[in-house]
Amino acid sequence: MSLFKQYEMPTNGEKITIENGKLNVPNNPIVPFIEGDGTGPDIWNASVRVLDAAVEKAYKGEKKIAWYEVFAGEKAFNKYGEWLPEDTLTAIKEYFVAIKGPLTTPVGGGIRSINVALRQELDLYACVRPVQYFEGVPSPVKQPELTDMVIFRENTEDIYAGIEWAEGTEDVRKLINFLQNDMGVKKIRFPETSGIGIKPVSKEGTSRLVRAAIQYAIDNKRKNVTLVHKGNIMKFTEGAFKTWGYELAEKEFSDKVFTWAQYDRIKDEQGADAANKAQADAEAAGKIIVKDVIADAFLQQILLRPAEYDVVATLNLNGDYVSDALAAQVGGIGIAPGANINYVTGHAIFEATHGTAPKYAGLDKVNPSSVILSGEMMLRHLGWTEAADLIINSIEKTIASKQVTYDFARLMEGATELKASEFGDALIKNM
Ligand SMILES: NC(=O)C1=CN([C@@H]2O[C@H](COP(=O)(O)OP(=O)(O)OC[C@H]3O[C@@H](n4cnc5c(N)ncnc54)[C@H](OP(=O)(O)O)[C@@H]3O)[C@@H](O)[C@H]2O)C=CC1
Ligand SMILES: O=C(O)CCC(=O)C(=O)O
Ligand SMILES: [Mg+2]
Repeated sequence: MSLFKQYEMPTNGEKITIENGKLNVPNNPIVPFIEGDGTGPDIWNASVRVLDAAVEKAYKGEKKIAWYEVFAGEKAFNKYGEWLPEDTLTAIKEYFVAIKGPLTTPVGGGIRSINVALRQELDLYACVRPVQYFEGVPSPVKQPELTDMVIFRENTEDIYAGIEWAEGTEDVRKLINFLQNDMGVKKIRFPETSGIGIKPVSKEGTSRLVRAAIQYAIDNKRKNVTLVHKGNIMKFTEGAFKTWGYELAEKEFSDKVFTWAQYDRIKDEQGADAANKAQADAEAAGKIIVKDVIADAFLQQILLRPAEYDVVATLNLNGDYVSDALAAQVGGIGIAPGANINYVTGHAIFEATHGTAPKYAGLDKVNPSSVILSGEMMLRHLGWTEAADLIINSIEKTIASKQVTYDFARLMEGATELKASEFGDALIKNM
């Protein structure tokens, strides 16, 4: 019997399964993909060839991904009259690991983000966005190689939960009346003409995100985890994120971390010298330093002292801003990959940091590296590290030979500008 209401079942491949929290990956796993809107099809066409070529080269035909197209966004709407068909969610739940191109979200009205909906519906609570520099990529900073961070952005809460009411509606009037009359709120500056958005941030949501960030730091021998928040202003959401983050770190990783909350307690009780010594001892013992910084200061710190930051754990909106800002330091969102992961259920969707770049749609022009590197993360997640390594090596080699897409070519001397598909060809040739 079919799993799906509208889609045909995949005709090739086997299911990935999960056992004791570990993925069981067959040699021909079914992997659902969403092509994406705007530049999505151009990017996907280049990317899928590169991913297949890396797997073929690494495993000589022994392993091969059985791609299975599922639909979301404009293509889904045109085909099924729905922006996010239930079958797409069913497929990703069933097959565990998926990859997607960017999807359009209108500003100020219309449908809510399908990208955000996918993360919420599948509870993919960690948006993991590594920021690394490839030699030769044009960058606006003097030492781009000092930027080497992995962002863990909370993906299911915060102002992104989509709890908001438009100005002038009956609902917003009801809410404002409730806030003013029942809750004693006196600070809505223009109550007659306000829209209202609500920002839920929970202890559970914070804990699982910070847990994932610290575990990643341990597994990948990183030196520190920074909690980025605006807790001085939003005390019970962003401030609580910081408090709960430190609590989690000390409770669950007591022998592996040293936190700035511990530092402050030692300083209060025994003075600054003792606190500095405790931190130095912890560093010498290879413990991960868990620290925090207020979000606006963080945005200047990443330009001035990027080497001091390693793994970053932050809330949804901060993570969105920080990931594009950090991407710029290493060449832009054209080369910034990502993954949306639930570390408990094993579900994951890999996707670029950038959007649909609509002005370039259909021109075969934009940089496919973000989706290719998201695919590289996916291969590593599947345990296919040899194929993933081939992609990294080939990107390094291709950029070093100055064969790049328009975004890099316009900033490099002596570069050959390639189309998206040609850049894919060059990566395959250089593998
Ligand atoms: N996860 C997702 O699917 C996301 C979807 N979106 C959606 O995408 C749509 C467009 O958003 P917008 O704000 O314009 O942001 P985009 O990321 O789509 O594009 C902004 C600019 O970034 C550069 N850029 C983006 N992608 C690439 C690429 N692959 N290669 C090279 N340069 C690139 C281009 O800069 P330049 O013009 O200077 O060359 C482009 O004009 C919106 O509907 C938005 O909601 C946005 C972000 C994420
Ligand atoms: O969903 C969208 O349209 C934008 C999402 C976004 O900017 C992001 O995930 O980085
Ligand atoms: Mg974004």
